[in-house]
Amino acid sequence: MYGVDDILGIVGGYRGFYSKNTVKLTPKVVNDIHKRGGTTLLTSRGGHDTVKIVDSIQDRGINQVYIIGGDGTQKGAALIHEEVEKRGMKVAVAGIPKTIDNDIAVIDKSFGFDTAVEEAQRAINAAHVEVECVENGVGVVKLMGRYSGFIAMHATLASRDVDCCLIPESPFYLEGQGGLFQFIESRMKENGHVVIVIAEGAGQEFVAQSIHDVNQKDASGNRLLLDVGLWLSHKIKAKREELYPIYLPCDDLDPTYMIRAIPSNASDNIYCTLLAQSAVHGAMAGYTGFTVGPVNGKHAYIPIAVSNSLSCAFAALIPPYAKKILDYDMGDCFAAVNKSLLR
Ligand SMILES: Nc1ncnc2c1ncn2[C@@H]1O[C@H](COP(=O)(O)OP(=O)(O)O)[C@@H](O)[C@H]1O
Ligand SMILES: O=P(O)(O)OC[C@H]1O[C@](O)(COP(=O)(O)O)[C@@H](O)[C@@H]1O
Repeated sequence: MYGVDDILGIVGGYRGFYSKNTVKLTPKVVNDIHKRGGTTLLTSRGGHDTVKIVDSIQDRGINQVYIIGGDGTQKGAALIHEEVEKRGMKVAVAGIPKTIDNDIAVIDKSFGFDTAVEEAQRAINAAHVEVECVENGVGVVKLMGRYSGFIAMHATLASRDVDCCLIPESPFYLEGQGGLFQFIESRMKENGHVVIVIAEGAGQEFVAQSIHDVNQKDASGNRLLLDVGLWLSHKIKAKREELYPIYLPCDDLDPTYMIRAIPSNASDNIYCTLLAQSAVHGAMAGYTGFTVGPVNGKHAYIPIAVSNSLSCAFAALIPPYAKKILDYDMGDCFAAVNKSLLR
């Protein structure tokens, strides 16, 4: 449509700008990548060096950069945009929100989230079948979500087989009045089995007390998590041996990489196409420094800085399954993006 023949793929995330060769992306090369899981361009953690990245953009004569990823990636994109502006380069920088965690605050939903929730439901279903087949069965399913419980909460709401969902946004405790053990006991009396979903970032402070330092970080600066699913299963097993005279199995299911590895589903495929086309139309129209995505159901160009400035948490109470940021005023957004016009 725009007559562009020269499209480069940067291999291996941000560090690929300065440490790897690029690959030429043609219609033939990308023809069926939406049918495969993973990423053909490879991904990495860490490696964001703004100066080296922008040097590489300059040296290669790139004039539009499309940056695909989650909240960390969008923060990196904002820095690239700033550096590009500082150097007075005619380069459009566009962010495309892709993360199964759905933790980019301003947009309604990120690409990959629907697929993850759908697959997570399958894991919950498996746990439910298991616990129904034994006496007093407790199933623990650990799902992704380092700082946010969107996948856990949406999979729980969709499956309707879950008795308790634990997310990082909402602290919990085990013992005493209102504790998890008391809840398990009451559900057990009622139902004869219990399914618990726990987001990987929940209860980290408890696991840290029994294992090691909770403050270790990965190369991207994300908190390194301890295995809360395993910890919770052990705790429940120990408690149940105390409560019941016979040993009862407690299953611990961790479907993390099953979920991450599957190809995107139909709704994510359509959504991805829309995001990609919006980003290209935006850059071709002369905008820069924006992230694309739906806000309150309307597709929008959002200044990258705005998309990064809001913290994102699952609002557990009002309304029950919405993000915190639903009343964002898009008028301000458009004004800020317009100021970034290249020509
Ligand atoms: N605050 C930041 N500033 C610049 N780059 C960042 C920042 N946070 C993360 N990044 C970079 O973004 C990339 C992806 O971040 P990561 O947190 O691993 O994944 P995600 O984009 O899914 O959140 C990494 O290369 C990381 O170094
Ligand atoms: O095993 P790794 O590489 O540390 O990745 C785990 C993290 O990746 C995630 O699955 C997020 O992935 P994306 O942001 O790439 O969609 C988190 O839920 C999880 O904390």
